[in-house]
Amino acid sequence: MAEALIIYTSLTGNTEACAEIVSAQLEEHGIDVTMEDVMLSEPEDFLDYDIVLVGSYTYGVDGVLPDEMEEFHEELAELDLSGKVYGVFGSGDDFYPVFCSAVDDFEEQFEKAGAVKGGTGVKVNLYPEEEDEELLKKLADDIVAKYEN
Ligand SMILES: Cc1cc2nc3c(=O)[nH]c(=O)nc-3n(C[C@H](O)[C@H](O)[C@H](O)COP(=O)(O)O)c2cc1C
Repeated sequence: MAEALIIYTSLTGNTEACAEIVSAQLEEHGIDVTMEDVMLSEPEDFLDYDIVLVGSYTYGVDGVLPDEMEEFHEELAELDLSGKVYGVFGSGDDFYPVFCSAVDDFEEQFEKAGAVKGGTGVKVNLYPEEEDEELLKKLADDIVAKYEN
């Protein structure tokens, strides 16, 4: 059975809610999913999985990574994740001029690490509403399709 690891950070629960939606949808496809808080993780943890995901909110008013994500983000690009399928999602607030840039920042690192993009990164405004839920489920579906091909 394919195994997926979702590493996430969430201050007020919005990104965590997104992670739970993605996790449940992956499980629908028979994927064995582990969710880990970034505070208890390191990028090397991804090496043991087939499908690798990051979920992060965006901070700093003009779109910076949360403090707890900075080192993880830096080290991620140094890994060899070739052969693995990745996905990124995150919550932000479209009140800010730079919306959900953490999603782009992590996609860039996964590309540097040689992972294959499984689907379009999902940027959620605050808590995931119905349409966000659809996009998050689609991300999971697309990742599985990419993994199986
Ligand atoms: C001080 C501060 C700065 C923020 N800066 C941004 C930002 O630049 N861009 C953005 O999209 N969201 C920004 N946000 C919004 C958070 O990313 C948003 O509230 C998100 O839903 C939090 O996710 P969480 O519930 O998983 O912690 C900021 C929030 C705070 C409190």
